[in-house]
Order: sequence, then C-alpha cells, then structure tokens
Amino acid sequence: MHPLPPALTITPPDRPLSGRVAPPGSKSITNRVLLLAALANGTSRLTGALKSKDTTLMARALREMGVTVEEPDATTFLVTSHGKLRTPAAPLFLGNAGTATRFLTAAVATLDGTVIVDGDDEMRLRPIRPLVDALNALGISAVAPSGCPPVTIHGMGRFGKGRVEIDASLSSQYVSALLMAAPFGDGPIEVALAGKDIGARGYVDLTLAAMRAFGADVTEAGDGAWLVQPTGYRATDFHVEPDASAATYLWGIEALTGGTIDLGVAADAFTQPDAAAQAVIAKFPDMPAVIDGSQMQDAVPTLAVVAAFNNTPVRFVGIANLRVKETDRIRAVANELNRIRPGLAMEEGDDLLVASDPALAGQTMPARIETYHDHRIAMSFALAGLKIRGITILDPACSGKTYPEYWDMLENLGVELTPSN
Ligand SMILES: O=C(O)C1=C[C@@H](OP(=O)(O)O)[C@@H](O)[C@H](O)C1
Ligand SMILES: C=C(OP(=O)(O)O)C(=O)O
Repeated sequence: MHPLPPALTITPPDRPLSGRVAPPGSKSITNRVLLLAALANGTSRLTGALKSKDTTLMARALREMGVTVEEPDATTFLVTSHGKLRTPAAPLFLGNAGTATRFLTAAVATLDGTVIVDGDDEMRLRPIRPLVDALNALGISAVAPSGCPPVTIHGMGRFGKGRVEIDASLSSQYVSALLMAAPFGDGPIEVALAGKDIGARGYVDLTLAAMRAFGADVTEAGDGAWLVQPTGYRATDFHVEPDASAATYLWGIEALTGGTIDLGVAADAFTQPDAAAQAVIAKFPDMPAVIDGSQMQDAVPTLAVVAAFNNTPVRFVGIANLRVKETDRIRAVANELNRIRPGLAMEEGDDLLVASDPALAGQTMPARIETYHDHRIAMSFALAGLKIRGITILDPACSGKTYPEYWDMLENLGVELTPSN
C-alpha cells in the first residue's frame, strides 16, 4: 500500500491468520555492521539487511563521510571504505534513529575534524550526556549543551586509551557505541559499566558478536567490563538475521487469532534480546501477572497490547527507560489503551499496569490511535484491531522506521485495511 494514507482502519479477521512471513532484517544488527564495514578497509557485503528509515539514515551519514554504500538489491548493502571516515561537509542528521545517533557520536571521534551529530525534534529529547561524558573521559572533546543531540565532536583521528566508565542505565547503546569505536584506541581500551544497571545486556552481546565478525579483539574483563585491543576492523561479508522485535508482532498475531505463522526462523535461533518475548506471548491468554521488560524493552508495547486481551491483569516492571525511546512509551501505551476503553491501563511510577479484559474481543469500540511518530505504537496497536472493530491507526507510515512492509504484511495475511483521513 504505497503511499500509505494518513490513517488505516482495521477490520478484525473472521478466521485465524496463518501463513509464511519473513520478518525484515534486524535493525540493530544492520546498523552495527554498516558502521563496522565503514570502519574497515575494503569491501563488505551485508546480506539479509534491513532497508528502512533508520538504516537509510545510517547509510546516508556514512556516505557523507566518504564511504561508498551500494544497494544491489532490496536486502544487500555493499560497503567499500578506506577504513577511515572523512569529515562531513554538514551536520549529520539522523532523524530519530537511536542506534545511528549514539553509534556515530562515538565513531566520528576517530576522524580528524569537527562533526555535529543531530536528529529530529524527538531525538533532541533523548539523553546522550553519559556517552559525551565518557568521550570526554577518554580525552575527546565533545559537547551536548542540552544533554541531548545535537552533539559537537572534535575528532582527533584516534580514540584515547585506558579505562572508561559509562553509566548505561538510560541506554545500552552508549556502551555499544564506545565498544565499536574502541579498536581505534592509542592502546587497549577497557569499557566498564558504572553501575550494573543497564537496559538489555543482550544488545551489548550483539555488539561484541558483530565486532568479532569484523576482526576485533574484545574480551570480557570481569562482570560488566570489556577490553578492546587497538586492531581496527577487517572487511568481511556478513548475513544479518531477521528482526526479533518485528517478529514480536507476528507472534502477537498468532496468539490473538489462533493462527500459525512460519517466520522461517525458530524463536530460539535469534541472537537478539526481544526473542525472549515469544515464550511470554506463547502463554497467552494466561500471561504472567508480572512481566519484567528490562531485557526485551522494544517488545513491551506488543506484550502490553496482547495483555489487554489476557485472562488476568499484567504489570510490566523494569521498563523505566521506555520513557526515553522514540516517545514516552509507558505514557503512550497507557493513553492509547485507555482511549480504547477508559481504565484499561494505568501508570504506577515507571510500571505499566494493563487491566486485561478478554471480553473486549469481538466488540465495536471506535478509537483513533495516536502513534506519536513511534513505529512500535503503530504496529502494536494494530494488533488490537485484530480483535476489536473500529480501531484506526493514525500515521501508519511511521512503521517505516524499522518495518516499511508492515501493512502489506497484514494485508497479505488477509487483514482488511481501510484507508481514511
Ligand atoms: O543497541 C541496540 O540496537 C538497541 C538497544 C535498545 O536501546 P537502549 O539501549 O537505548 O535501551 C533498543 O531499545 C533499541 O531499539 C536498539
Ligand atoms: C527504541 C528503538 O529504537 P532506537 O533506540 O534505535 O531509536 C526501537 O526501535 O524500538
């Protein structure tokens, strides 16, 4: 459906949704390997990659720094680089792509020159000070006056050395950003968590795996610390696995409609943290009373919408950093569930309580769902439209951040979508 209309109304299907759906490539892994390939000397072929707004922004920024990024087909990037980024002529604009913004803030410190890393209005509200502080501690001059982008980095062509501590309680992406730039140190660099409190640790594991694939020497230096040798990177070919966060919507569709969808990949074959959501969704309609979302944060909107139809209420804990994602997702999910039916959700501190009501299924409850430019709010609330008549998703095109084909996928499964203004 191109171009997407301003709003889409979903007609609940009268049968289980089944079929074969290959989720797109992982956003997290695509943006890691795009960067690592750009920092390696030679050509790297990245297959199975995601082509979406977030990866397009990353690829464009790399091109602006002298890297050749070709796109021979819909899922391949061919990246050719001299292994060194060039100073871009203008500020790098990274929209609301957290990965691109955080990873590049550290990576541009390896070039010789001044770079401004900036994003859209929402990105300008997402904290980056802990990463800037860590760069400063490594002797790199970087400033972010508001504590959020824009960040001005004065690269010195190298990345310091020694031990650096990073407070990753707001975002694990700060750790990944430092680790990926660390092979350009003047000597070994140890990246250590300032506290044990970190969002999904699994994202750091993704970073380590990608770095090793590109030839980095990175070892654990105790719990929450990693030692990176100054090796630089080696160009390589890399196959990106499907996106586990995108898969959560497919698992949600299965649970809510009783269908069977073949994703072409088993849940336990994913290396991304959000794959853990499958086991929780599989318990529907008897999901647990308390779900710790800390290790699968991007799956929480999906889980919360599915939970609205659970037999018993669900409390989501460990999700404080959902407040600094594309939007405040705790507030957004609560607001929009309550728009469907007042009292369906409640915020309690940084917990989200979903009241749950299996009797919602089959009802007509017209609601125009505000999506706050947040792909996950749009995609997760579409699941409510599979059970309730009258659900309209505003700005469905925002799914393009990570899953441009989402609405086509629903139509291909047999869901009727009606465009409106
Ligand atoms: O490293 C990554 O690829 C990501 C880490 C997570 O963010 P935080 O570390 O900011 O929680 C996640 O929400 C984001 O979608 C992708
Ligand atoms: C939080 C997300 O993205 P990012 O932090 O990469 O912008 C997400 O995709 O849900």
